[in-house]
Amino acid sequence: MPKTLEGQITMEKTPSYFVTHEAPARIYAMSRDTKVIVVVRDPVTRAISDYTQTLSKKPDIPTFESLTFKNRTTGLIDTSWSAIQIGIYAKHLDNWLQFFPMSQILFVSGERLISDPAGELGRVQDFLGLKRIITDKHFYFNQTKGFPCLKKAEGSSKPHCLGKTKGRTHPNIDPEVVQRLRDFYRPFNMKFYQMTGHNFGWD
Ligand SMILES: Nc1ncnc2c1ncn2[C@@H]1O[C@H](COP(=O)(O)OS(=O)(=O)O)[C@@H](OP(=O)(O)O)[C@H]1O
Repeated sequence: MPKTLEGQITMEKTPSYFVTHEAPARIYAMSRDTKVIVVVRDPVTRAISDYTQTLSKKPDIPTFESLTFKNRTTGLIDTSWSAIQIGIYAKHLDNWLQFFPMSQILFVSGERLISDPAGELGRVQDFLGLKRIITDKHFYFNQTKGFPCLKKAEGSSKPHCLGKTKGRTHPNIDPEVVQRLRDFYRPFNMKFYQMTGHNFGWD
């Protein structure tokens, strides 16, 4: 990480940190004042989105339904499949709490980042101790894309919208499998809500 001068915030983004067992210890050893921001969304939708991304690169992989189960007849979920494993947020958070207090970790709702981007960004700015510079007036909703776009500062170029590869259409998944996954995640979600003091409304 580069050195941070007075009045600066150094930021680094890597999605896999939150789910990498060794990450919190290493980050703590680097700087125990580090603040952590994690975007989370409904773990079932997250798993399907994860699968969709892999499918776009490797079209020959097995179906989502077959990868979900260790044994479809007994309904035993394959928790070693990363698409499933990553959504067990309470377990990953437990690992981070061995090193960092909850006050240094902010969970941003992926759903609200779409429905109320300024509200979520407001929470981020507060968490970082910044003035609320980014507000509603910086966003407009792109109906075609289904995501908000960020308007740049006055006089600057085009607004920033998500790239072409974002917002892929998810395949239809057998509703029974989706239900089984909802049942699987429910207790972990409840624990996560308790730990964070925030109900993300995923049920
Ligand atoms: N800013 C913002 N707000 C809300 N949601 C967002 C945002 N950026 C990315 N996404 C959604 O996150 C999913 C994974 O995105 P990526 O394709 O960027 O994944 S990755 O970072 O390359 O692994 C993917 O979800 P799905 O579209 O549902 O598959 C993205 O659309």
